[in-house]
Amino acid sequence: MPMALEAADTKKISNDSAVLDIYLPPERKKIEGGGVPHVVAKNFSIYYGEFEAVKKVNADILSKYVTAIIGPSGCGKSTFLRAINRMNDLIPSCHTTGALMFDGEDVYGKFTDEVLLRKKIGMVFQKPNPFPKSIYDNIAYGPRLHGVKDKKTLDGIVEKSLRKAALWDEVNDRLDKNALGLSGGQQQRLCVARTLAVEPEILLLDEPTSALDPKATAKIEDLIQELRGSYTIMIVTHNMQQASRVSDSTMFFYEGVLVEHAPTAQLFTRPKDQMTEDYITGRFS
Ligand SMILES: Nc1ncnc2c1ncn2[C@@H]1O[C@H](COP(=O)(O)OP(=O)(O)OP(=O)(O)O)[C@@H](O)[C@H]1O
Repeated sequence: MPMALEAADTKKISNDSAVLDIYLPPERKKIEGGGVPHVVAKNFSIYYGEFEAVKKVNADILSKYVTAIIGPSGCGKSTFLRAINRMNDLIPSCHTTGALMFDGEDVYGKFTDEVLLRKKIGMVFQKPNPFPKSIYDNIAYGPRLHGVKDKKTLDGIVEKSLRKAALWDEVNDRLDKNALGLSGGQQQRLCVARTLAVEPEILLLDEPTSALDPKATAKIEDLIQELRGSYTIMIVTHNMQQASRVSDSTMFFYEGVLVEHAPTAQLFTRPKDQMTEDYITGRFS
């Protein structure tokens, strides 16, 4: 259990992996080579027209660790997540101010290549959304789009991605079958595999288990633990138990404001902000 925190310590949490590591519970291994700021928000706001849905967020998302985003409905969790790989660009009224950096580059810079950005920062949505194609073609789709044509290479990518997503053993004898024939949980793992096939650095998971039953949810949570350390993972979830099970740090949003960002073990046991405490203890939802 973490020792009592000085106020000054919490200021360092999002910037200093050593501080994060100190508050990792024993069952969560420190990740060698991880913990450097991978995504950095500086006074970053997101607007729909005049409405400021995400307000001047300052945060560092640490590489190879799992960051959960929690908060009541409509507080800006998905808006913030979708901004990271510019999915919000598809909404004409949406614009941003301040800065969002990925690997030290301005995500919203004039010369940012959005296709390349989305290759490096993949996303999995609330509802599994496989293409109405074979399991194989779902996985091969992204690599083909990025120029991989050789059949052997594609075969290798398909197998590797399905193995990483813990799905290979369940589907290797029916790769040519339509992906829509899989169960919901399998479809969601397929979507993770499809994202992994183009070798991203970051996985954005937007309530990835909200449409799944408890068994399928547990498999996705196990998968997140498997992928932890290889990818920077950000997960939006309404489920606080899930946030505390799978994540290393947690961001709590309220009405577009990032109220608190702290190591998960600390945020759920010793929140700094009264609002965080009220939320995690169920005084409002
Ligand atoms: N396309 C849009 N156009 C206008 N306003 C939007 C749009 N999408 C979201 N909003 C508004 O932005 C705010 C933040 O929404 P967002 O979906 O990011 O919240 P959330 O925390 O993810 O909510 P939930 O938990 O219900 O999914 C809300 O007030 C919402 O109504």
